[in-house]
Amino acid sequence: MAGPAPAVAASAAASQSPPMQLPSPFAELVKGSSGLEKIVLRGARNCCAEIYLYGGQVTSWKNDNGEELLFLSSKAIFKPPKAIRGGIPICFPQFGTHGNLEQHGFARNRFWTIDNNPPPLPVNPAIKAYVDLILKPSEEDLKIWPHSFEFRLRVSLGPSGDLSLTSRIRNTNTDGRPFSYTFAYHTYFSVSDISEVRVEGLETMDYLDNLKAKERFTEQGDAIVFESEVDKVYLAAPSKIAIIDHEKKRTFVVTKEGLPDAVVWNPWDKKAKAMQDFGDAEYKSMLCVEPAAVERPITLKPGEEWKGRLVLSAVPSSYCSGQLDPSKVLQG
Ligand SMILES: O=P(O)(O)OC[C@H]1O[C@@H](O)[C@H](O)[C@@H](O)[C@@H]1O
Repeated sequence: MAGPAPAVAASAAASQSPPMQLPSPFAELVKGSSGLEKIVLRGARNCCAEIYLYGGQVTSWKNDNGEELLFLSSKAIFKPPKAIRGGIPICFPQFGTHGNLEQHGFARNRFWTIDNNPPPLPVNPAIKAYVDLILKPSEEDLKIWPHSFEFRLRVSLGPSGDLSLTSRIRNTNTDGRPFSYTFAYHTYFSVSDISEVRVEGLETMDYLDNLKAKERFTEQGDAIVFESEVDKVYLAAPSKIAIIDHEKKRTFVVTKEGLPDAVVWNPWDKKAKAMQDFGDAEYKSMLCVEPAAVERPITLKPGEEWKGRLVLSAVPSSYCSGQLDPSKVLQG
């Protein structure tokens, strides 16, 4: 298999000033929408990913054929304080309205910085394209959430095009106080037609229904399909979830570590129309499946660190007598 092409040659054309030094030769810093800076990771063949420093947010992930796998709204606003609509916003230190902070916390609308000297992470030596970002609270942040922390995010593109995000959150309080938070990788997948999509792995799970005042229910029946608005937090969800796109004959496999829950969200038509940064019909071509820690907040004592990982892969769907064989995807 051909290795990734170093980004060095492309960088001169993409930006006028010399590229900032990044530890991986397959990562470069360029200007993105509204002049905001983004990192481009280049993997093998045409695989690539883009990460904005604003929000520490992945906004693009492309496969071997250069096809976009994540949804990014055509109406996304790349201007603080609005979070970018699409990609993988990071919800921290609060998921949704589970607390007193703004919806989904503040990490998604802060400027992160490149961390050129992160503490070591066990790495797969085959991964060449990666970037490390860091977020620390500002004086203003400490007024709304009075806890000192270091949030390190590594985004990497594996040799087969898998995208992985590893978050490490450390309590750096010097006053001896622990803190608690909820968290989600708010992943927006690009799908061909939401009515043709099934989610496998969450059947029979308990969930909190955000559309019914967070009341608890148990999922009935088969795989999850979509015919109206959905906003559910599946509790103690399995570590692998499959999103099967019949029309595209593509299956996304979501693998999560350290994140017990999984949120499934599609705003459907009415909510879509009510969102300023989302096209009226765009609900048809997206689905959020969000590895999360919602029901039980994570608590860290000073000096303690938590790690939560998300790995995304996109594989061709396999059919067996016209039916998908999810076991191949979830256990294979
Ligand atoms: O518009 P926002 O703040 O990005 O949130 C979008 C959605 O995010 C989902 O994760 C929540 O479960 C929904 O309740 C919410 O509407």
